[in-house]
Amino acid sequence: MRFAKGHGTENDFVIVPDPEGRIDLTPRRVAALCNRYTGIGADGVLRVVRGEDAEWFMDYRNADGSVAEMCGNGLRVFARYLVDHGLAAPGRFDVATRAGLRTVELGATGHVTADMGPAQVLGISTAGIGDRRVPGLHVATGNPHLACVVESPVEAFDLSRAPDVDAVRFPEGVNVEVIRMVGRRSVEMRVHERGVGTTSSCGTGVVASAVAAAQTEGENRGEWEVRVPGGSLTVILTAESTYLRGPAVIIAEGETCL
Ligand SMILES: N[C@@H](CCC[C@H](N)C(=O)O)C(=O)O
Repeated sequence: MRFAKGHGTENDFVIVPDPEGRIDLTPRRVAALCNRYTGIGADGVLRVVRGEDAEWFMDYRNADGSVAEMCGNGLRVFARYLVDHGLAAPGRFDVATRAGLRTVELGATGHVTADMGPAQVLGISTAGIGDRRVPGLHVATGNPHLACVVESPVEAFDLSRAPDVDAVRFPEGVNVEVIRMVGRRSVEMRVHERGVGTTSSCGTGVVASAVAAAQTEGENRGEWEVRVPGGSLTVILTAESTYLRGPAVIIAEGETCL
């Protein structure tokens, strides 16, 4: 099976080109591909399949084999793969995802911007992280997030295990972010991703973090910097939508017998 490997701020993906949707991508096979010791190693898989509402559908899977509705960094890497392989022209185009159509914009090289759609703020909850319990904002950016704005440096939080969350509010699980303001419209963030664990970045979580930080500051617009362990991303909040901008690269191509 042919594959490529790519990442966006170190949120890394195995890309499986499968235009006609012939590959049997079972949860077990996804987990085998993502295994960092016996597989290629990644936070998730992006299967490139022809779509109905757009030319291409991003079939995203988490590293444990579970299906998620949306992946912001995955979408940007997916778009970079399409352009690098002549499957889409540089500029603006739509990609179909389980969360609906998303528009991406990119050149032949450089950063990729994704229109992530409007974020929904759905209330407040709490997360038990290590021996701490912190309040957070339930934000949906295509998938569920609990974005917790904290006062201490984000490294102080033990995200090695899944945070304890309200299972009634989040019956399908949730991605949990800890966020700290580090400057005007600038935050640092760490994440525990549903179906993956701690990752170096999470695009949908980066957008949720900007939304939560903005709300904390009494704002809801503007350009926000979100620093993650894998780099830095820009989020633009407007009245109509949210935008995620940053690097996305393909770093390898090959064949696997997995
Ligand atoms: N890394 C992603 C989010 C992937 C999905 C998430 N783990 C979930 O289960 O919702 C991103 O960049 O948004």
